[in-house]
Amino acid sequence: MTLVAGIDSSTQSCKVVVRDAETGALVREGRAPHPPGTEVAPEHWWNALQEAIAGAGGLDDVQALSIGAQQHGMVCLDEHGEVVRDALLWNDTRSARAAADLVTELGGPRAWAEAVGSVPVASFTVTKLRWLAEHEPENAARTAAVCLPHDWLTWRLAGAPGIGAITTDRGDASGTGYWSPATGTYRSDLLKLAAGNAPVVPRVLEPTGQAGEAGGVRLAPGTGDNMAAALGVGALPGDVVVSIGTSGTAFAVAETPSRDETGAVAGFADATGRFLPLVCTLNAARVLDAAANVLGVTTAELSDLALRAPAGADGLVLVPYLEGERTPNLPDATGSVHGLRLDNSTPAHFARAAVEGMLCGLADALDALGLDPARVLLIGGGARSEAVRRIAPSVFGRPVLVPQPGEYVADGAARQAAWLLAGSAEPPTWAAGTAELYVADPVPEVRARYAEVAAV
Ligand SMILES: Nc1ncnc2c1ncn2[C@@H]1O[C@H](COP(=O)(O)OP(=O)(O)O)[C@@H](O)[C@H]1O
Ligand SMILES: O=C(CO)[C@@H](O)[C@H](O)COP(=O)(O)O
Repeated sequence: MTLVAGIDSSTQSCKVVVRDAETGALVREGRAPHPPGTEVAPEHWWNALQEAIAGAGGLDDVQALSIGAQQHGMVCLDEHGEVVRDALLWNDTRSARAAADLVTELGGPRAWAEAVGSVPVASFTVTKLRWLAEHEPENAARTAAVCLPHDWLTWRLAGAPGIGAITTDRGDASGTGYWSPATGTYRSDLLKLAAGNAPVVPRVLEPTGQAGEAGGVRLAPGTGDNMAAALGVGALPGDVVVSIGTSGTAFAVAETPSRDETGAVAGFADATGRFLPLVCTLNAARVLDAAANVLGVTTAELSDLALRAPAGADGLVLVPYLEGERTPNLPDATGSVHGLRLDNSTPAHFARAAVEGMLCGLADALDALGLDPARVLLIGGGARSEAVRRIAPSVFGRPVLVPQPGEYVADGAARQAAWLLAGSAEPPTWAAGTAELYVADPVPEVRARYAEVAAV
């Protein structure tokens, strides 16, 4: 049996799956946590990766591997390849002002959408580089190369062979704000606009390119975690995938590049040579964690409580901007609770309001894509919640297909590694797992009430 490994180095943890390259059957897996915070020393990702690989029984019998990782994070390296400062992650909002300035300087949102398919907000690497130039000029001056989490981890696995050897892929490059999915080229003018100079950026590999080798294991290009999830879940044109991880995302596989000058839809590339229009919220699974924490219950108990309260929680609404928000672009917003009365002051009502509030943000994301999807697939840690699975169709106003719980980012990376071995035109076909369809009557009042209070 030929084995491949897929890695998901996401915000909260690192997961490794080892799969049969031909059938996709799961052979073994491992995981390790990442530290909290929006600013993280990349060495922690490296250590978590080693721990997760060890937990998955090592890589001695693996032929190829690939890394899917959280998008956008700014990893700055000096001329010797040493990390200059802790990485600023996708959910770090300190560069919101820099984002607004950059949008103005290029001539407005339309100019950015035309240049790189996306209007940058604080998540995008390009805005973090501007923040660095303005606030830490010494670190900016030491930055000889800038790359993303998956680029850095892949390069470390290859033995860190000099900053000129760093590679990336189309999917992750499309989240920088200085690479155009439509033309497949860097916009070094935008890199320079943001950073004031032009640090080395990774070479962008084709979907089946090889990033190097680690002890005899071939390294596939890797990609951003959402692009890997699209591959892992086997998303087809016409599907929308909604992922409830640390971030909430709604995305679709597309044949042509997109550009949305409202800034809601990021016009990303995918890991197969196609495109991945995507809407991202900052507040998803951790809204449930926070609500469970407030109530002093587990996430399973939170789910039970939420299902005990009526739809709409008798007027109680939770607006979940606990980390600020990216879509809508409200980096300084905070969460809020509306409509609290004696009769809805119960743990069940609060739990329901938390689930509904988080899902309303995702319903807006889904709508912003402007598609009428054939299927909506729900994945990510938050989709393990029964309350989320049962309430989602009523908030989204359409049935929701929930693939069996799994590590779809790591699975997609594993499929990418198998693709490298196969050298075929399209990724190898792996048997789809089972999925359960959740259907519920739409309750539009829930979103209407949310829209009223979220806009205040
Ligand atoms: N049964 C569950 N109910 C609600 N939330 C859950 C459940 N299982 C996991 N989660 C949450 O999912 C999140 C992790 O999801 P994951 O997709 O792995 O995130 P990421 O990829 O961003 O690290 C955590 O916040 C965790 O608490
Ligand atoms: O910024 C985005 C997408 O643009 C996020 O989706 C990150 O890629 C983090 O993903 P998770 O850790 O939540 O999976």
